[in-house]
Amino acid sequence: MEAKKVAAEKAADFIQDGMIVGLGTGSTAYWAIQRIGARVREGLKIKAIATSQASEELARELGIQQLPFAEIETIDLTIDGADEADPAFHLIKGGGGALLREKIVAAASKKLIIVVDESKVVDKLGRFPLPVEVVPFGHEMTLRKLEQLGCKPVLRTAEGKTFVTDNGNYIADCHFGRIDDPEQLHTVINLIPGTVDNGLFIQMADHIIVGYHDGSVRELEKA
Ligand SMILES: O=C(CO)[C@H](O)[C@H](O)COP(=O)(O)O
Repeated sequence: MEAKKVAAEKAADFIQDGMIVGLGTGSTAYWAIQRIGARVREGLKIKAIATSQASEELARELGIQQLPFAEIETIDLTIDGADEADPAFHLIKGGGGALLREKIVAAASKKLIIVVDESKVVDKLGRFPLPVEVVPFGHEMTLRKLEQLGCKPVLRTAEGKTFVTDNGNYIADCHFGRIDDPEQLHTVINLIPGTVDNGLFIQMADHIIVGYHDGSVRELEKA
């Protein structure tokens, strides 16, 4: 049984009738959305908001009713993946390029459940390059400023072209190697003009569900 799938399916069991649910992005969130779709077909009544065009399309195909963000005041529960999670529940997200919408949806959620496989649980963040969303105008300068923070920024490409986010921006993948103070780094990156946001999610997760390759799951609670 796939580790990502068991974690995601476990998280989908937390959803109850009447909830407004945030749908994450990526290959783990995919399994959560599939399971939510199956529960909707069994009669679960929810409304959803997606964190990317890809997840929005998947939810539509599965018959999950979605709301425009303008009609939402609070999201009851969001289920999303992550690229790394540390013991303080700080995360790196944005491997799929959806970090900005994911952060907006997470910030509007009463509860954020993160679903990962065992490889994503780390003692220190930073082995996974930190995605930073930057506006196209002057992005070369923005990347140089990011480099001055001690990382190697690489402009993300896909199929030989510069990757463009759902918001029309670029992604700089910043290789830090090890992040000693995620909170401080989060602040200094976002102070650089041209930066829209970065993939550090500082203590936003309420619950982390880890899937293992033997099919077991472990639920981590915030200290
Ligand atoms: O932040 C994300 C997308 O922007 C994803 O949640 C993150 O990259 C994990 O992806 P996956 O579940 O495919 O490993």
